[in-house]
Order: sequence, then structure tokens, then C-alpha cells
Amino acid sequence: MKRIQLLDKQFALSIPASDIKKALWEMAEKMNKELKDQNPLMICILNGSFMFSADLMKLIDFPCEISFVKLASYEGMGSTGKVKQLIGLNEEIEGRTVVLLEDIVDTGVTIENLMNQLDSQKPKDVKVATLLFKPEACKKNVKLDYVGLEIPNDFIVGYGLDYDGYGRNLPDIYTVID
Ligand SMILES: O=P(O)(O)OC[C@H]1O[C@H](OP(=O)(O)OP(=O)(O)O)[C@H](O)[C@@H]1O
Ligand SMILES: Nc1nc2[nH]cnc2c(=O)[nH]1
Repeated sequence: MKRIQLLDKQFALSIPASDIKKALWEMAEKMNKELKDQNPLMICILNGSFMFSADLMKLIDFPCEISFVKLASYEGMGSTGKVKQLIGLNEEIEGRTVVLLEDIVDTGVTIENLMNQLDSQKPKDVKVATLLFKPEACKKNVKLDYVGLEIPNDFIVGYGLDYDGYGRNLPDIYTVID
């Protein structure tokens, strides 16, 4: 099994790029059917979601816009339980369908926090698309409309996800070796 080193940790290949690609195709196919008349605003949650959002958007064939917010809740290999908003949303979303694009829903703290924040701006609907979901780690009752892959409760890097800033550029996803 392929291994890599990032800073002081070793990681083993767990999700090859080909599996990520397949999950994206399936998600886009579903979105293309369900959202074709919604003219949604897609919101990429930076930093982690930059690669997932860029690849997914290339497979979307309905009219839509994209915007970006920057949130942070994870430090090192764990959730702080608190969400810091580093860049907010400028667009008007009242009466509009919004689709949140997340690389991962882990504890669910980040996505729940953003959904609560957006709710006060009275959108028509808020949908969530996440490439990865850790069901065993999730503490929040959030409805996930589009899920690429369910994964175990282990720390991962690659495809946008980092370990202390490193590894976001990797095309595959790797799991930390204890
Ligand atoms: O479900 P949660 O436990 O809230 O974890 C999910 C969040 O953690 C990661 O972001 P992070 O805080 O690491 O910031 P980053 O995207 O800049 O890496 C990821 O991109 C999600 O936004
Ligand atoms: N890099 C990384 N960031 C996360 N944010 C929430 N869960 C994770 C994870 O497993 N890895």
C-alpha cells in the first residue's frame, strides 16, 4: 500500500483518485436531475472544499452561480468544536436555493453552524453536498442531500484536506497511520 510522509506523520493510501472521480460523477448526475430548474447559488466552503468544488462544477450542466466562504473548526488532527468565520458571504440569498459544497462532514459542527447562519437570511432551500461523511463522528442532526462516500472515523488528508496546511494538493486521499 502506498505511503506518504507529511510533517511528523505517515499516511497510507485509502481512497484512490479513481474512486473520488466515480463518486463525483454519481453526485453530479443526481444534481443535474434534481436542481436543473433551481438556478442555485453553490457555496464552496474554503479551504478544504476547493478541489472538490472545482471538479464537481465541471460536471454540472444546469445554470448556477458559485460563491465562497471561509470557515475553520479543525486544528491539527481534531475538531476545536468552534467555528471561526474567516470570509463571509456577500450574495443575497433570500428566496434562493443554496447548495453548500463541503469536502467533509465530520462532527457536523461546521455545516450546522453555516446552515443556522444562512437560515436567518431566508433562503428558499439549503441543500448540502459533501464528498465525504464520517457517520460515526457526526454529533449533529444535519440532512445531507448529496454524499459522495461514507468513511470510517479516522483522520485523512489529500484532495483538499490538510494536515497542518500540507497535503491539500494530493489527488488521492490518505489515512493517518497510528
Ligand atoms: O464536521 P466538522 O467536524 O466541522 O469538520 C468539517 C470541516 O473541517 C474541515 O475544515 P477545517 O476546519 O479543517 O478548515 P479548512 O477547510 O481550512 O482545512 C472541512 O473542510 C470541513 O469544513
Ligand atoms: N484533514 C482533515 N480535515 C478534517 N476536517 C474534519 N475531518 C477532517 C479529517 O479527517 N481530515
